Amino acid sequence: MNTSLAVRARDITKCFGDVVALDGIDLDVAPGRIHGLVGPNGAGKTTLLGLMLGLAVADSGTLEILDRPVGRALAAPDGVAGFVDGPGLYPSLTARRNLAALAALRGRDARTAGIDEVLDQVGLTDVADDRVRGFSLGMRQRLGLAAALLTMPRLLVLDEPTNGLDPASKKHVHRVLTRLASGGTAVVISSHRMDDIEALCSEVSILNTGRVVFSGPVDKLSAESGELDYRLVTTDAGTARELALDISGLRLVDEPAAGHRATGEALVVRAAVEALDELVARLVNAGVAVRELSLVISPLEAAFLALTEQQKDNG
Ligand SMILES: Nc1ncnc2c1ncn2[C@@H]1O[C@H](COP(=O)(O)OP(=O)(O)OP(=O)(O)O)[C@@H](O)[C@H]1O
Repeated sequence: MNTSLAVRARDITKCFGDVVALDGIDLDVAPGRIHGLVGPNGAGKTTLLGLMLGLAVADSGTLEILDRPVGRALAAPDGVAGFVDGPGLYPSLTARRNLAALAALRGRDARTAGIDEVLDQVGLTDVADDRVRGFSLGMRQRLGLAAALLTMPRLLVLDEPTNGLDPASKKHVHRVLTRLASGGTAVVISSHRMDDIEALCSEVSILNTGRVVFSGPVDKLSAESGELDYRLVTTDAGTARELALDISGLRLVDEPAAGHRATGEALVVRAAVEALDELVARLVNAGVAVRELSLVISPLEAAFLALTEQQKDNG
């Protein structure tokens, strides 16, 4: 048995009738890592997270959670907490009473269960005694996270945890998850927000139609992404366009109509970094200033689109 992984999945399959939700999934997540799961709608992310939480069992393959094989029983493995499809909460109870009920279910005394601490960690102290019925989606998400933290998990599994969060709350949640991971907890999250994944995760798995099409460090994905789209604003877009057309390995994307020579307009160029460097050097030589140079989409998003589109093309 492997002793150093929080999640070890091998050749996992899961079908719902004729629908193959997971089709031979391998996944490793080490303790202390924040692992992102991304993929188009229906890729199988929630199904996979549900297996880790013991909400369903795989049809075949092996799943070890915190070094223990997951059996056929529908129960969260010891040391695992989290939620899919939103946290399960009692709307008629206050935030504090929800957490007390959870503590009681686990046989713990509400006075010593650390309820105030987790409410503080997720920034809900001020509304601790308000009924959950009146909570916004973001507040519910944070209370769900507090409930998970209360169990001091060694594996935290969250389906779109930053859904519905405003930017400040999102930062708050990011801090909580990062702190948890630095204490050795493995965190697996799904998200449709690439910026969230990039901000939080050191590693990512891209799922498409129930298969893992990439799994590894986010940096590796960036390094492998090759050509990317850059938005370029210069003091002379016409000259910039002419220079760009002359560089091999660089092309204009959505080139404006011929003869349209505008100053100060943005161009979008697709290039590997070497060709982009060449363009910038030529612009400087020609006396054209670069006012802005930015990625149109991040390397993660580009890889996500490339890998998932590729699969679509291959049928
Ligand atoms: N309980 C179920 N009964 C029938 N089909 C299901 C069930 N759960 C999931 N599926 C199907 O399995 C596939 C994977 O769904 P899943 O919810 O895991 O995808 P997802 O990647 O989480 O999608 P999303 O990004 O939309 O949340 C989909 O085709 C879905 O319709």
